[in-house]
Amino acid sequence: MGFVGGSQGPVQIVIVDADPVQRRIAAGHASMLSGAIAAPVAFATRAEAIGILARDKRAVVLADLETVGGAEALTVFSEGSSRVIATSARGSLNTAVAAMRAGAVDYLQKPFGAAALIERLEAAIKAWDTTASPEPGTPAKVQPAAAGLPQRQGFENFVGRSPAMLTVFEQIERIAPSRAPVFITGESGTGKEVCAEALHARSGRGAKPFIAINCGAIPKDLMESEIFGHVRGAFTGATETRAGAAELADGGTLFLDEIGEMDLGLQAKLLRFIQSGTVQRVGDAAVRRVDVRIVSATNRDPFAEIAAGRFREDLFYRLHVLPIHMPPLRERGQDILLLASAFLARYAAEEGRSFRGFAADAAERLICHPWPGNVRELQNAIRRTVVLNHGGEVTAAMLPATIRSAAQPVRMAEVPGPERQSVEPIMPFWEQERSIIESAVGAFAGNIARAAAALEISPSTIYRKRQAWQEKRTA
Ligand SMILES: Nc1ncnc2c1ncn2[C@@H]1O[C@H](COP(=O)(O)OP(=O)(O)OP(=O)(O)O)[C@@H](O)[C@H]1O
Repeated sequence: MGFVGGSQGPVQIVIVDADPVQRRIAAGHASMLSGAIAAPVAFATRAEAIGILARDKRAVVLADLETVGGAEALTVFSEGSSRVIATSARGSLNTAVAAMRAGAVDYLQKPFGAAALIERLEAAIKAWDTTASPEPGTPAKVQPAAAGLPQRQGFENFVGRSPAMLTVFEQIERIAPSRAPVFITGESGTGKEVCAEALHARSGRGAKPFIAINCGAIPKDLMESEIFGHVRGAFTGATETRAGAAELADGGTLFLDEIGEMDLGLQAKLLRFIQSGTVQRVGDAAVRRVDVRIVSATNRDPFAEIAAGRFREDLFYRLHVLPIHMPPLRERGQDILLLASAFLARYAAEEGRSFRGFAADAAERLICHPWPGNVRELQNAIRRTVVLNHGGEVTAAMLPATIRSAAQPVRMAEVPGPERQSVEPIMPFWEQERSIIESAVGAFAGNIARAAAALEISPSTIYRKRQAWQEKRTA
């Protein structure tokens, strides 16, 4: 192995576990470590993990004994300079002793919570740094990360370091300085507005205004005046002259959220504004030149909207110059626990509670939930958990029912035969459907009509399904 004892380069956390849920949980916990730590990597077999160790200088290997084939198999990791922490769900004192004899620096009984894992990983890293001989003048502790993206916990107001989000951060950095329009797609709650704000902050226009307009929330007949302004007396209720969002954003960024909801007539006016760079207040003959960078977003499929005649194709191609897609939360792996911890810290501080992270059962539920409402749903779930509980370690029982009650996923280790390769945690269809619907109802504070509209189903479908689930429970 390549470790040479210096404090150069980030420490690599390597997880070896055949169970995909355990891999994601451990990677999620490990990604909360601060300091010069590379994004954790996880493998289902010992052979794959050995491959990366040969290339890495400093690594802490979290090895599941059932996966690697027992304590004796640890020597392959520990004979080099990596540090090994053994884990087991079936372990006893004897197992722990055997693991230490085989060179492990520590032993952790499963299931383990975030706090326990982080504590053991930190101890392994710290012991390493104090035994390494630092360069003169280099403090013997974990150094802040080099400026590269992979070591960051997030970017602007984003929390996240999954590969999917690192790609988004790189895109934002690259396109932010341009004046060309940006078109952000992604499901509801994935952070499209956070993305627009990050583009603004990195654009060189950061000192000028960022003006956001939600095209879905403003009544159709007020929308034109919201964007372009009006003069006094232009329509009933226009008691004074007002500049619109486009003028207010002069020199900065105009963010048009839910652009797919904009009325077709207004879409034509928006197109004229983009082509001419001038605005005309409602009821005014004068035209004013403005310099704005337009960022639009939608959670609908823009091509389907064009095909259905609800989105002008010419406008779309004007707006869709620099596309960014926000990945759904379920595709961000370890970011789920990173975000959950950030929200836990934020809301615990706000509510004056002391929470100590997530217990293993809670982490597993968070990792397995499909998060149809994405980051917003996670944020709401953690806020509810903090408000309704007193503190300590968050257990699965403290989580909202929709997240807590989903069926236990199928574990890869429990699936026999060749299917093992391709099986990821799977919940029964009705449970997934229930989770999606109940999350939507929760996101709209119990308003079934609004949840149904967002899901594009009828309210009676929700009532009918709820009735069926109720009968299933009482059967
Ligand atoms: N990566 C992230 N890190 C921290 N907070 C986030 C992240 N992504 C989203 N959020 C938070 O989640 C909430 C929803 O984000 P946002 O409003 O940007 O989503 P959206 O995609 O614009 O949603 P919608 O389509 O419903 O308008 C906000 O409170 C935002 O601050």
